Amino acid sequence: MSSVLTIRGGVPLTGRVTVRGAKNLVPKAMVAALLGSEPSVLRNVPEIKDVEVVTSLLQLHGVTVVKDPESGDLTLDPKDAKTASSTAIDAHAGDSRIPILLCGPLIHAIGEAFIPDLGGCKIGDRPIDYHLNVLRQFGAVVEKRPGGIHISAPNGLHGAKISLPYPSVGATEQVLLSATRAEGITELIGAATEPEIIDLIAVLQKMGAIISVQTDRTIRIEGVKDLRGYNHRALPDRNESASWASAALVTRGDIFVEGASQRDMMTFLNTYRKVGGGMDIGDDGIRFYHQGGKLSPLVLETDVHPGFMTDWQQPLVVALTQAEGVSIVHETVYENRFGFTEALARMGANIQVHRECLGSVPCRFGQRNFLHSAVISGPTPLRGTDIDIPDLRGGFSHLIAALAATGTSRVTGIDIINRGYERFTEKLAGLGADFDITTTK
Ligand SMILES: CC(=O)N[C@H]1[C@@H](OP(=O)(O)OP(=O)(O)OC[C@H]2O[C@@H](n3ccc(=O)[nH]c3=O)[C@H](O)[C@@H]2O)O[C@H](CO)[C@@H](O)[C@@H]1O
Ligand SMILES: C=C(OP(=O)(O)O)C(=O)O
Repeated sequence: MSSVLTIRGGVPLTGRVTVRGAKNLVPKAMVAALLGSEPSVLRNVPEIKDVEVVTSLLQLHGVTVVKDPESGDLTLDPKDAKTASSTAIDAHAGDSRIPILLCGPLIHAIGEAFIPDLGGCKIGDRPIDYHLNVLRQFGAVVEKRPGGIHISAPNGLHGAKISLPYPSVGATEQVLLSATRAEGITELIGAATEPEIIDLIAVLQKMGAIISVQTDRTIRIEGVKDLRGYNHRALPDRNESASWASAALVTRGDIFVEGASQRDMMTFLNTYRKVGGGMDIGDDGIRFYHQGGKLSPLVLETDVHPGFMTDWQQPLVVALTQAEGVSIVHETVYENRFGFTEALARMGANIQVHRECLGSVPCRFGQRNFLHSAVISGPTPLRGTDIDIPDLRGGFSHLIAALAATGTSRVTGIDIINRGYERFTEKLAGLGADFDITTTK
């Protein structure tokens, strides 16, 4: 089945949306439940595709996953964990990036892991070399098999001194999920410290893990033999919150994002204010709105936390097409995250992408053939067009551009958006967007 959105643009998005648990934490907390000797309860779980994929993978491995029909809370019981058939696991090849994080927990639970080829957004090569190196340093044996990789640890996992070449979110989580029940002490140097990682550490601490985070990107984990279950409310999705904030600016609207958390979004909020966006920060959420005047251009570089998150970049670029003057955006996390600007250019935006590093943050992509800097001149009116969605955030960016544009846009590939935005068409309808959906077999 595939769905097509026909969007009639030009309506400011106005109203309220609720944001629940973070896509970049919830599936990982679900994986952590495998490390416990008793059931865990995860609250504030959104209905998104990555949660479905991980539910299915855990169930294939014998974990009972029960969803409360009213609250949506998940109870995950790992007591009957078992090896799954590789054909069944294969069916999830290309669905998500989470399966690689099952390695450590599956080795602890059942002694081995078969991991299907990963999916996730195509915004660069996205290798898994750091993950495999980390696992080898813990004593795991990694073998390439058709459709995926097999991991075992004939002598168990042992703590190690590990240094990451780049503060990778996934590789840091790989270390955390492998080290908590490994024998001995692990020291991780060059760790990522995104809020979702700190929330995963909170989950593991509830389970009985001993983990300390130093201010110099060093994380120390003292391995323990057994872990309990946890009861945890997932932190809210700061990336979805930032997306709705950009939607308010792009469509000249006014959106209260219930659940948006100031503490996890400080860098985004500073940038939003510099562009000229309005915000009222409350205890239960943040109101984001267009203040009616001109938007200001920006010079911006994406970076690891506490820098400007790469997942915020694409929706904000759409807002910068409406700013008065020239903005420069240097993407330093992924080498190929500007492909979505091609559709914006067809809609009338003035965006040039460059191979050079147009910024001051040292970047791994500089002397190579990657179009990873963008120069955006505005304001340019946007007009509706046909768009095929390329990835999650690029897709959301296309939606908000189409919602702001004059005329009609026909948008295909919208199922990708369900990976990270819960019930997004219901939310858009609630904000007054003018669109139809047709679904074909
Ligand atoms: C499910 C999830 O949480 N996804 C997030 C996670 O992705 P993910 O965990 O995949 O991103 P990483 O932080 O690992 O990737 C950062 C950079 O490191 C490189 N790298 C990573 C691993 C590796 O083994 N080798 C390697 O070279 C990547 O290609 C990329 O250039 O963090 C990203 C950076 O905040 C976010 O954009 C994603 O939304
Ligand atoms: C890049 C993203 O996700 P993933 O790592 O799941 O592909 C994202 O959420 O923008």
